[in-house]
Formats: sequence, C-alpha cells, structure tokens
Amino acid sequence: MMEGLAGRAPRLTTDLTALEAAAGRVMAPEAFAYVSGTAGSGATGRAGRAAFEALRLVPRMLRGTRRADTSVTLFGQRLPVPVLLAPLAAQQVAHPEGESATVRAAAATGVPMVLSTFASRTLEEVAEAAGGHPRWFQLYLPSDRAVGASLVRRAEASGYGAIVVTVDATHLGFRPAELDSGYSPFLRGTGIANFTSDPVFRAGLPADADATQAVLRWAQISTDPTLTWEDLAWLRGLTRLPLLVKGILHPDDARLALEHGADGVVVSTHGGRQLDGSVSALESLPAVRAAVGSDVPVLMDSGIRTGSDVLKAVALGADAVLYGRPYVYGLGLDGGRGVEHVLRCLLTDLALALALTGCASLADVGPHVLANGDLR
Ligand SMILES: Cc1cc2nc3c(=O)[nH]c(=O)nc-3n(C[C@H](O)[C@H](O)[C@H](O)COP(=O)(O)O)c2cc1C
Ligand SMILES: O=C(O)C(=O)c1ccccc1
Repeated sequence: MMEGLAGRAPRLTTDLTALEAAAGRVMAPEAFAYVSGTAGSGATGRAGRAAFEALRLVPRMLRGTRRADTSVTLFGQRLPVPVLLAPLAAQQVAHPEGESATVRAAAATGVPMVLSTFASRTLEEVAEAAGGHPRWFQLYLPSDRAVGASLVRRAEASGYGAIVVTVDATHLGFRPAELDSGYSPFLRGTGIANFTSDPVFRAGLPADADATQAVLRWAQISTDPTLTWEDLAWLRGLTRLPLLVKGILHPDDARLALEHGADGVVVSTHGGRQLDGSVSALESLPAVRAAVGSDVPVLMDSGIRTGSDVLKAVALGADAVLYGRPYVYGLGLDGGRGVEHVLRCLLTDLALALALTGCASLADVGPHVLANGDLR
C-alpha cells in the first residue's frame, strides 16, 4: 500500500497536516483564501484541530493482527474506510476539472463523495464521471422550494444514494479572508452550475437572461434563512433516499432532526466557517451520539486531517467522517492525481493507526482506545 506513495509530484507531501501550506504556495491567492478561510477570529477553526490534538490514543502490543480491517457498513453499504469526501463548493477554483476530477479520484480509492449543491459541475456531469461509484448529494434547500424539489429529483435520477441537507449555513458566516479579498467564486458564476442547468430555475429567469442575471437570481433563492424543522419534514416527504442533516452541534437539534424525518446526522462546524467561537464538532460528538442512541448513523467533520483523527472520531461515537479541505488542497496541487494521493495517504495512515492501537477492526474501537488519565 505504501509503495504507491512514492514517485509523486515533489510538492505533494505525505504530511496531511502540511497540505494547506503546500497548496497555499501554488493556488491562486483568492482561491486559497476562499478554501482555507474560516469565520471571524478563526477560533472555531483552531478549536477543531485542538480538539483532536488534545486526545491521545493508547497503543496496544502483540495482538497478532497482520492487517486491520478498516471497512464499515453505512446505510447498508460497505465502505473501505469510514470516510466520505465532504461537500465542498466550487471546486473549479482549485482545478479546471473541479468535481469531475475529484469523483474520479474518489472512485479510484473507493471513497464515496458527497457532492455540493454549489458544485462547479452539474450533478449529472459528476454522476457520469463517477461511472457508478457511490456518491451522495448535499442539499442547500433553496427559498424557491420548486427548485429544491427539482434538485432532489435530479439527484435521484442520477443515482445519488442519499441526501445530506445542510442546516448550518442558512446565513453565511462572517469570513474576513473572503471579505478582504472581495472575491467569491459564486459572484463569478463558479458554483451555480446545478442552478443554471435546472429547468425550474431557468423558468424563473427571462428567456434572454445573461450570466449576471443568473447569478443574481441564484443569490436570491439558493439558500433560505427562514427554514424551520417543518421544512425538513416537507423534504422527508419528497424522497425515499436516506436523509442526513449536516451541521448539528446540540444534542436537542439531533433529536429534532430525527423527529422530523432524518435518518442520520452530521456533527459539524462547517470547518469553522460559520459561528466563530462555537464549540468544536469533536466536543459535541459524544452528546449527540448519546442523544440519538446507538442505531442512528452519526457522521462528523471539521478538523480531521490524519488517520488517527478518524480513529478518535470513531472512538467518540462517529460511524464515519467527512474529509474536507485536504482533498481540495490535493486537487489544487495536482488535480485528480493530487486528490488520489491525499486519499491514499489517509487510507494507509488509518490502517496503520488501527493496527497500532491493537484493534483488528473498527468494531473494536471505542472510548477505551483513548487515554483518560487513568491507565490502571
Ligand atoms: C471551501 C469550502 C466550501 C464548502 N462548501 C460546502 C457546501 O457547499 N456545502 C456544505 O454542506 N458544506 C460545505 N463546506 C463545509 C464542509 O462540508 C465541511 O463541513 C468542512 O470543510 C469540514 O472542515 P475541514 O475542511 O476543516 O475538515 C465547505 C467547506 C469549505 C472549506
Ligand atoms: O463556502 C461555504 O462554506 C459554503 O458552504 C457556502 C454556503 C452558502 C453560500 C455559499 C457557500
């Protein structure tokens, strides 16, 4: 497995915590600012990493495991690792092929992709590039509900296996890096492909509408600050696909999500891009797991960089994690090859971390793999 990590482009480090700095040296400055940016003072972004770094795994010896089994089952589907690619918008800012390159790399490594509503390629184009590889669709529920229903129907028709509705960005966070550069991919039309290709969205535009009018209409309807839990129940009635709610940090919100029809939740701070000063996702995870019980899928993201981070999230109750910025840095560094490199590093690192904790499989991972100050 590790042989494949040699012979890469020299700037593609295998240090998953150093990709951001490497990408910062090659990506267009405003694109890098968009991807790496966080809200406000950056406190929640830093807290996301600090929460992982504060936990320690306790290795166990001589358990005779040649190769640890990193696979898991989620919504009846077997995954090689408890990892999916997080929905990150507008990936063309990192590479011209955008999400099409990402999904090919995902397919090469067996890691499912969650495609953003605000992808720079249409969900049909990405489905085609995926060639049958599993993927989910992340939904921002638009204020024009007919457009939302159309997006869900298209995702179903194109074989997306679940809908992940994001609830933590109905108001966009205050993001100094974006504000200072004055740059937003969306204002330049990157990240609105699922709208400009949508018949219901287009029906709301004048027949001769130009690109600027499309962006303005997108800005008006693409998210909805008036959303409530009742809208989740409405969405539940639209589709039989598994429905996950992304952006949960309070256990009561996890309960509300289930009461309104969700099949799973994603504990997340949106990578520290929304409420500055919020609790970290890893801190919230045990309470959310306790609130929903052991049978409901709980995913988490925000701050995961290494294989040990994935193990720590699983130890605290996650069934799987979403992997965020690092793969887009891989995309910026070397296109689809860069994404594949990053994922192979993560898979290798995770398999080794699991074996070094003395666990034969992820089913063996629990709070006992974490140091609690009491090793008696
Ligand atoms: C550039 C960027 C764009 C994002 N776009 C979306 C999006 O369209 N939909 C969504 O649900 N989350 C979006 N997120 C949040 C990610 O899905 C994920 O929660 C976050 O990146 C996890 O943090 P990490 O990257 O630090 O691991 C975005 C994050 C970044 C960095
Ligand atoms: O950039 C983001 O983090 C993102 O998810 C988003 C949310 C709303 C509008 C544009 C982008």
